[in-house]
Amino acid sequence: MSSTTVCTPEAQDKRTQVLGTLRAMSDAGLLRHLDSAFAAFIATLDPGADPALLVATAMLSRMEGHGHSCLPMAGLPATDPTLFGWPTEAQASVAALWHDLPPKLEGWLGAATASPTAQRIGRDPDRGQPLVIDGPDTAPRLYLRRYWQFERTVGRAIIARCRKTNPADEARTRAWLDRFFARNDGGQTRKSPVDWQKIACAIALRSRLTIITGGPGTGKTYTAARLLAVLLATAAEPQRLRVALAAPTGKAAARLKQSIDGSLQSLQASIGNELDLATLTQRIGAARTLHSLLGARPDTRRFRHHAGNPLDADIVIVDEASMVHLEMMAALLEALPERACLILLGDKDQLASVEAGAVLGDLCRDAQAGRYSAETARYLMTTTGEALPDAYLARTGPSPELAQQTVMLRESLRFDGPIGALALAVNDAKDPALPGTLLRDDATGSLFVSEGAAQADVIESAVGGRPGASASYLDYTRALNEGPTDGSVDAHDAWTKNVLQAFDRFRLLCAVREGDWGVSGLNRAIERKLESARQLKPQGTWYKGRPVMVTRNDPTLGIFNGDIGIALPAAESPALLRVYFLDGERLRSVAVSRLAHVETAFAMTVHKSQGSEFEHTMLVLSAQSGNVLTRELIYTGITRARKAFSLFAERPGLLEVGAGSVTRRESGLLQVLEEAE
Ligand SMILES: Nc1ncnc2c1ncn2[C@@H]1O[C@H](COP(=O)(O)OP(=O)(O)OP(=O)(O)O)[C@@H](O)[C@H]1O
Repeated sequence: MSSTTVCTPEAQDKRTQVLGTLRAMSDAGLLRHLDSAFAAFIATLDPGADPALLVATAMLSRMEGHGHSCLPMAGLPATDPTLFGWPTEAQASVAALWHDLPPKLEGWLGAATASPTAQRIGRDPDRGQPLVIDGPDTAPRLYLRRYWQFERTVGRAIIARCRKTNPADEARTRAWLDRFFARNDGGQTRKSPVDWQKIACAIALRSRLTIITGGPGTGKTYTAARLLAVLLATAAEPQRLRVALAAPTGKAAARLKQSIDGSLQSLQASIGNELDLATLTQRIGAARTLHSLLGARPDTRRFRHHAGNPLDADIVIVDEASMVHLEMMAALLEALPERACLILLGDKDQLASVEAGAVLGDLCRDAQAGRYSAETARYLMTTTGEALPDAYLARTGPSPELAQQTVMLRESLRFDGPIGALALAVNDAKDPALPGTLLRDDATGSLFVSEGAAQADVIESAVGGRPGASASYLDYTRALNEGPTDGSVDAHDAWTKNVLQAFDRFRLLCAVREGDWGVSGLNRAIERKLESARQLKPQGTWYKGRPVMVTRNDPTLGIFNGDIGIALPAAESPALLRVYFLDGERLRSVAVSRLAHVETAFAMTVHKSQGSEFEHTMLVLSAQSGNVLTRELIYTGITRARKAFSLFAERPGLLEVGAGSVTRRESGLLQVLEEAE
């Protein structure tokens, strides 16, 4: 660390005062206790630290808690409380804290760079300082070292992989792609002039990283399955091809495997014996959570697989990549063998993970525009016969390397009815009134809206369904109360699957956790309602039929954050309750006594619902949603619905407020990518 800063008695007083104010803000709920404690920690490391650095440090910690990977220091001189997501009532505390702090960026930057606790990139040597300042003097970014490191790891690995080309036999590739992507495949008539799925496959065949983004039902997994078939057809040693499938949650992993298997099966039927896709399907094995793929270990953040012990795979396909946070993406990229191809599938418009980083969103910066180079256009013409429309070419300006490996699928084949139209209206936000109009005017029964509703209305629909959408929690309680047909293990398995599948037909999604319109209030209210309807007997913590969501990874038990199961009498000893989970067609169970980190899961947050779909999805917007209510949240909620979507808003206007509010995650990943290019 560089020289220690000078400490005058006045400066000491000011420091003490600032630390006291930060603590008081934590007590008032404006900061986490961790945020003020981190500032105090920096003050102990550097007793001469400028008060501005201590405030910046607390803000950085708070930003990280809100999913940002860094703090853009240019925002610090402005005492605008909304910058840090505080309510306007916080104005007085913020003004008191900022009193006497530097009015200009130079003052804040000077305070930070003077401290031995911060490394200014390009100037100071790395001495393991806890803080890092990167970026130009006009727009510096303050980081916790680990997040700075993750960003660099991800940015550099991404560009390095884009640069590593796989020698492709273009004529052979063309022959197979023409077979797998016939013009009128599977009876579907494409509206788009370009076959983006075919293009995505060709792009993925030429390099070691590909990003395929698109809304629900645009064929991301369909494309990935065809890609696997072409790889098998063109590999030098097809029998040795090692494929790993993964997703951030168990549910998403199971869906990926099911969908890939289904696609490979129908492809096998259409091409006959020329390729042995059945053996490939068997060899691929189960899809895993990223935690399990990388080898999560109890009590440590380090994985079993890393650069020194890479994954044993040639192709790694990761679905629901929007949920992969910065730290996980860094770990995944580090654990990939150099020769392996990584295929990231995801919807860039969905909510990012709760943890820091919006990696897929950042990586997909050019997905909509394309920005393809003349060489990419040539390669695609040769390998697919598809001519990229001019609008997607980088006619002026550079054609970024990552953009050449990114493809956006633009046509939904499963999701083009009223729900798809609603999701699109929310996402492209051209007409703020359109989502409300679509909801109110829907005549098909797919959509429903109630604004200014009471909690009782929500519960009524959740338990009894609504006209046009019968799926509700009654489906699962009926299945539950039917019980197994006899005492055999087979009958128990069949019953358990039936209960779990019935529960999965419907879900209540919330924007917030607390309050009558949050997860906790609605969970309690639904339990009470099902009890009074004599459908459940919720006695004690554990009861027959209690649906739960796992809230912490437990690699030893093989359960992961977000997994959903239901407590049921054990097959072999009905007096004991076990929680049963369903992965595709496979049942697993864990004794309730071993599950410490779970919560009741009638209602769940939209965040936790990612990677799942339900026949009927009900989105509940609380008037107390604050800045959680965003376009990404509403879009993600809507796109969880397969056949019916219902919106209950505590008061009118919440839909419009949310749809008009776009999440901005601060990150330096794009700068790292630009520097690496
Ligand atoms: N080119 C195509 N021709 C025929 N059917 C297709 C085509 N592309 C996709 N489909 C079908 O459309 C449906 C949706 O495709 P898929 O599940 O691959 O979409 P997805 O983008 O992965 O969706 P999600 O985001 O929900 O996982 C599937 O039933 C798939 O078989």
